Amino acid sequence: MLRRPLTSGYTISKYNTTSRKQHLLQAHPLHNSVLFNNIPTLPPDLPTVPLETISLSKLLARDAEEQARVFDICKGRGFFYLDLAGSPAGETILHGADAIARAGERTFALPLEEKLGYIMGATGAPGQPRQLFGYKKVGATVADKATGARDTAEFFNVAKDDMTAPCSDPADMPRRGASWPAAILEQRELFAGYMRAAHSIGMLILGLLVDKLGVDPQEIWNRHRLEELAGDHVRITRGPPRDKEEMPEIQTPSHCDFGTITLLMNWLGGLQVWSESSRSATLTDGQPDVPGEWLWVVPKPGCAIINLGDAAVKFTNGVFCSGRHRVIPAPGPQGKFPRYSVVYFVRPEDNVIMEALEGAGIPAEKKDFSGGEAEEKLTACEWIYRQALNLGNQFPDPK
Ligand SMILES: O=C(O)CCC(=O)C(=O)O
Ligand SMILES: [Fe+2]
Repeated sequence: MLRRPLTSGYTISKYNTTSRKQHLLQAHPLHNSVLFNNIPTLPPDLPTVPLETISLSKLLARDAEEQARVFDICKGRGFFYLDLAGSPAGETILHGADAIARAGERTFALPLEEKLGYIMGATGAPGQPRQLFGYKKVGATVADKATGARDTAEFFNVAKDDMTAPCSDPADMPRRGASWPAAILEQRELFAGYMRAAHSIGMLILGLLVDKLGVDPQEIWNRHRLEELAGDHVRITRGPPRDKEEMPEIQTPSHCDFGTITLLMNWLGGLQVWSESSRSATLTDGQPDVPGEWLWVVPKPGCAIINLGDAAVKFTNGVFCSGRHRVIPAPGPQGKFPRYSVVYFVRPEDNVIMEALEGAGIPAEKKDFSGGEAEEKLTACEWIYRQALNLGNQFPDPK
């Protein structure tokens, strides 16, 4: 049975028009899926963050007032809702996120042994930075150094390069040396369309942001060409239902995203942002570097959540901010459901040198975002790998 998702009036049957896809979806009935059922409301007394809502349609129409609002937000917290209504790219995200979450649901339902066959970071040459694609099992990272508690969510990172590569035979496809589960491969067109839309939205926002700093938007677009190899991926995350009401049970530990800009779709509460902007792009202990408190981000129907990552801080020498955030299960009745999110991470191309752009609005003096170490000129590939190691990720020996 195909049910109506929460984010819009779209149904799966409208999105997937071919009978073959219909058959595939029906062959894998989804049980206990919260995505397509009525979601209970969050408790009313939670400390929430009042994020602003920006209209994608207005940004596409180059609305000056809307552009100015995005600029101000990105100099501050670096997090906002993006209303996706009224444009093809926005509709692709709104509709595609539900279908991608379903592909994730089928993937996570595989036996653990099979999922470990796709383990994240297993591909790559010895001594070279690993590609962060594939499966991360529950508990792979320490979420709380004081107690040793581990993270409780699993996720699957699906590489943009493999899904959007111009070839139809999956055997020609793995530009990234990774292989993909059937539930993902069968939906390659869905992933490709979603990735192109998310990437284009990222480019629209980054272009207008750097333009306001006196940088030709082409400078940022040339560092993020869709057809070039990059760490871009869709991440599908599944967090389990809350076990104990009084425990935080960290699904995704405190972090700032590594890349340039992130487009996030989620359905249940659980995401929290640190109340104060964090100015440090790289934190070795992964904890907030300014006093504050965790505030809940309430999912807003019809909207994505956009946030900047550390690469945007680096490119602008600290003018823009990457917001610190984490995920714990929602309190109250929402916490009884598994929690899914679908994220697109825009990352600089692998070979881009991570250094500040030049522009009237970008301070020229060198700033050290690496916690006191001498500033090295690293490629994006190496830089992101180091960020991942700093967050406590461990990787298996390369295959
Ligand atoms: O699941 C969410 O809502 C956020 C996930 C996240 O922050 C991440 O994967 O980087
Ligand atoms: Fe994140």
